[in-house]
Amino acid sequence: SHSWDYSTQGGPDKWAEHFPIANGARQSPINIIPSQAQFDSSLKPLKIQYDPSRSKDILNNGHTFQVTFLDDNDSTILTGGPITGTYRLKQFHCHWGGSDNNGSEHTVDGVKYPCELHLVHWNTKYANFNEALNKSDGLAVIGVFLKIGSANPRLQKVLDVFGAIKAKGQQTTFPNFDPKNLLPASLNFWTYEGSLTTPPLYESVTWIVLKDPISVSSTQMQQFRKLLFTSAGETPLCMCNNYRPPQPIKGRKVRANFK
Ligand SMILES: COc1ccc(CNS(=O)(=O)c2ccc(S(N)(=O)=O)s2)cc1
Ligand SMILES: [Zn+2]
Repeated sequence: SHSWDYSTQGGPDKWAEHFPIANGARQSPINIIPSQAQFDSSLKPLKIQYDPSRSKDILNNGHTFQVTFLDDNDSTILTGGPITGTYRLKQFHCHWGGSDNNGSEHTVDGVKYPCELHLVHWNTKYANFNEALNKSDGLAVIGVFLKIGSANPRLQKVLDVFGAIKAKGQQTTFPNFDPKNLLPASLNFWTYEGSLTTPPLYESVTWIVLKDPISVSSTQMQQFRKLLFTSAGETPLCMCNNYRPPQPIKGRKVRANFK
């Protein structure tokens, strides 16, 4: 598969060359305009049931860090909200900037957060994650904004192992982590139909973007930026600005489960 990155030569503005769906009708991320979101009273509350014993390992895949979960049973699932059926958590990862002024993929009234967390779930109507990957109702991703404030002790558990996954391709075990601890108190959300925000950019994602951020300190953000895009032995490139900018809404409706 074609190599892509976030640089000027191979970054978001060039992805359409190898992934023409980059100019598709339901691309992500988007700029969310709260005043234009439609309150939908038929949206059910999000039901998030995570079993921390299903967390497996943490990997530097050259684009971000990713914490992967065992997904061979229904112990770590998402139901309710805008989705029908049961979606299993596969992995979570983040996108962040080179400074505290940018980094999130979704924006709210044009406001960028320094970081955005994505919890990736797949629809169990399909046999497995890879089957679900390119289906229009295949994935549901919960997006959580991180806002500069007090240090986040739950997030620190993830940052503490970054030393073992500094370079692309490095991974280490990461057991007994409960990603529920990375969610804000309120599960108020905006939702819309979109895509993966990285190649292959499949238009297979029901996005569920939480309105309330969680906190992260500036010092913690500096730890994200110590990760490398590059493999061990290569000229080191700081892993930062690994976010795609907002894409055209193309007539899509954004719904809210709150007024
Ligand atoms: C085997 O072939 C493949 C092909 C592609 C993937 C991508 N990985 S993925 O689906 O988890 C995601 C990519 C981008 C995500 S975002 N930023 O929208 O939450 S999620 C995995 C396996
Ligand atoms: Zn993502």
